[in-house]
Amino acid sequence: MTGKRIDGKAFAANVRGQVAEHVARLKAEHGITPGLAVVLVGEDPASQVYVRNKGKQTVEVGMNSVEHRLDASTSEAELLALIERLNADPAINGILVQLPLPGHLNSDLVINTIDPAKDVDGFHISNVGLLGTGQKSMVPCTPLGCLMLLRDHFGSLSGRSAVVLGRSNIVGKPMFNLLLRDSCTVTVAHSRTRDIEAVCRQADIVVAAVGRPEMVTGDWLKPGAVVIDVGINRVPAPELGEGRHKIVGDCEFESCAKVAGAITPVPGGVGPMTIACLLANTLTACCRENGLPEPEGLTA
Ligand SMILES: Nc1nc2c(c(=O)[nH]1)N[C@@H](CN(C=O)c1ccc(C(=O)N[C@@H](CCC(=O)O)C(=O)O)cc1)CN2
Repeated sequence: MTGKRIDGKAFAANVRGQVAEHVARLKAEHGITPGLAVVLVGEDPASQVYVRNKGKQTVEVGMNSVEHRLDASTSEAELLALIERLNADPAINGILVQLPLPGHLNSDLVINTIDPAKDVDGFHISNVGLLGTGQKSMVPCTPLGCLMLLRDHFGSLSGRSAVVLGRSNIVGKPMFNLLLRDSCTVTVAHSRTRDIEAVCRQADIVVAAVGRPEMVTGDWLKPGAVVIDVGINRVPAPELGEGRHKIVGDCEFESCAKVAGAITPVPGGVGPMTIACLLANTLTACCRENGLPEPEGLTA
C-alpha cells in the first residue's frame, strides 16, 4: 500500500470524546442531559446491531438513550403516533427511525412526521431543503462523517474537484451539497453516467456510495486522489471457510490504495463515523433547542 489509510475508527472515537466533554459541561453548567430516541421496526439483523450500537454509544457519551423496538407488523398509524409522542417529549432532543422500514410502511411519510428540529438523521424534507440552499440544518450522519474526514485530511476543500459516485437521498445528494458548500467542483456520477471511469479519474476526491462491491479499482483513480469508501457490502468469503461472509466496500482496497493519496478502509472507515455524527447531531439539536452555542467542529 502506498496511500495513507484513513483511520475512521480512531477519528470517530475522538468525535465521541468531544461529544462526551460537551455533554458533561451541559450537565454541570445547565443541568441538561441530551436524549436520543431510536425506533426500530422489525427484526432485520444488521439494523438490530446498528441500533444496539447506537444505544450503547449514546450512553457512553453521557446522553440518555431510549429505544423503541416495534413488531414488524406495526401499522403506520401506530408508528406515526409514537413519533408524535416523541416530538412532544421535552426529554427527547433527537429522534431516529432505523432504515430500511418494512415494505408496508411509507418511509417518506414516517420521516417527514419527525419534528425537523429533532431529525438527527437530517432526512426530513425541511432539512434536505435547508441543506440544499446552504442554510443551517440537521446534516445526514454518513455524509457529515465523510466531510469531517476530508476536512481533516485537506484542511480547506476549496477548489478541489470531487466525484460522488451514487445519487441516493441518504448519501449521494447530501454529500454533493456539502462538498459544494465547501467550494469543491462536484460531479455526481451514477449507473447511467457514460465512461464513469474517466469521470472518476479527473477527481481529487472520490466518494463512493453505490452499494456495488469493489466496483472502483485503482485504474479509475488519478494518482494521489483521496478516496472515501461509503460502501458496506456483505459478500461470500470462501477463503475464510465454508458459508462464511465478509464486509467489503465499493472500492477494491488493494488496487485503489496503490494509486490513492489516502483511502478509508471498510470496515473501520466511514462506518464508525456514522454513529459518532449521530451523537454530534443529537448534541447540536439539544444546544439549539436550549438556545445555547453549538459545539464547534461537530457540525457542517
Ligand atoms: N435511520 C438511519 N438508517 C440507516 C442509516 C442511517 O444513517 N440512519 N445508515 C445505515 C446503517 N448504519 C446506521 O444506521 C450504520 C452502518 C454501518 C456502521 C458501521 O460502523 N459499519 C462498520 C462495519 C459493520 C459490520 O461489520 O457489519 C464499519 O464500516 O466499520 C454503522 C452504522 C443504514 N440505515
